Amino acid sequence: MHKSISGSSLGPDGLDLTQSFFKSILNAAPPSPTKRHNKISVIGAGNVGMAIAQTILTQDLVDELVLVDAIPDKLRGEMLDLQHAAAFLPRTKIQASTDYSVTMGSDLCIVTAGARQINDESRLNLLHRNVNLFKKIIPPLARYSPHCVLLIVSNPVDVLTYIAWKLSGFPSNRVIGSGTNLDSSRFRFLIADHLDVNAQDVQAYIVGEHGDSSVALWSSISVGGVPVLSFLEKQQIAYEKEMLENIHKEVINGAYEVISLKGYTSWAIGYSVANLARTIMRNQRKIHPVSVLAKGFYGIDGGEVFISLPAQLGRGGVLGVTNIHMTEEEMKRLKDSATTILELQNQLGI
Ligand SMILES: NC(=O)C1=CN([C@@H]2O[C@H](COP(=O)(O)OP(=O)(O)OC[C@H]3O[C@@H](n4cnc5c(N)ncnc54)[C@H](O)[C@@H]3O)[C@@H](O)[C@H]2O)C=CC1
Ligand SMILES: CC(=O)C(=O)O
Repeated sequence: MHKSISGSSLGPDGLDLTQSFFKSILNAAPPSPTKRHNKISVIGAGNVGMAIAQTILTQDLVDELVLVDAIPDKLRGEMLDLQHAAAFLPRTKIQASTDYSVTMGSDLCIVTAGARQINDESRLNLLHRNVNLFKKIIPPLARYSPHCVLLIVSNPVDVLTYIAWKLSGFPSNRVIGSGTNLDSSRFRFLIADHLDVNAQDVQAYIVGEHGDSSVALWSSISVGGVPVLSFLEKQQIAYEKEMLENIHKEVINGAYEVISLKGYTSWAIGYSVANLARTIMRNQRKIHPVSVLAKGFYGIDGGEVFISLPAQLGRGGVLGVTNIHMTEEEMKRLKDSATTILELQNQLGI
């Protein structure tokens, strides 16, 4: 007996032992032709890809989870390690290959492959290395899963989402960057910590670039339906603009701090992306701050740029962009953030 790369058991004549073992049951009850086979592929089995994969597995989201990486031994090791947890997880077929044909028919392809930051390096510094990688990754993904939603995580995520859109030829609603879904979670954690409430009760968005020029939408923050700024005023709790700026700075520095301490970030992005995958696969129509084609929204009209805005997501990808209230200053910062990304994009000449 030997194992295929996906780990299923083959007999000496290449007979699939699983098939013959269950023959009578399969004959008695053929699977319903209408049953949908849900499939997610994760490209890049590094720190981030594996955190996403393991969080997705715990959520019972898919029938099949596929891993793709360029390093065969590491890839097979990661696949086996996850398969060995089968007794504790919802049933999911886990496959892995360096060949993109394994991703065929995916509903959602999540791209995490690529270089990551070292110490104080900016995300934007990774651009040229990761653009070259995307030229190899996106075309086969689009070919094997022409109807999938592409969810980009590799950095700099906003520009790479634009590149993925161009390389895939997909409509813009099916190309999304994980964007500031993670920054907004860091923001909600810090606000919750300050007010001693549950982060899930904090509605707060960071928009714009996933990175140094991100914008905190203070004017629309609410906790349990109570607008935070007017709540603080009513309680006669003095707050300084500087204090708010400091919380935002903590959000921006969050990734740098974790990277300087443990070398990379993984758990929060794993939960953040699995949360997006859940909304998309279950067609939940929830609103997430993610990187979308922003041209035409909030006065952003200087070119085709992907930056994070609160967007409603579902099975078809982006269903709409919400009309959230912004002050003039917030709007100006958002436009400046879009300009930062556009200038970088223009240097690429794509
Ligand atoms: N958008 C976000 O919020 C976040 C983005 N990231 C980004 O995610 C990316 C991955 O980070 P880590 O997982 O920590 O890095 P890592 O170095 O642990 O993993 C990268 C993986 O990509 C693989 N890879 C390289 N070339 C490939 C190719 N042609 N095809 C398939 N796989 C290939 C490598 O073999 C490696 O396993 C980085 O760009 C990082 O900056 C990280 C955290 C948060
Ligand atoms: C690395 C990165 O982009 C983050 O953790 O926010």
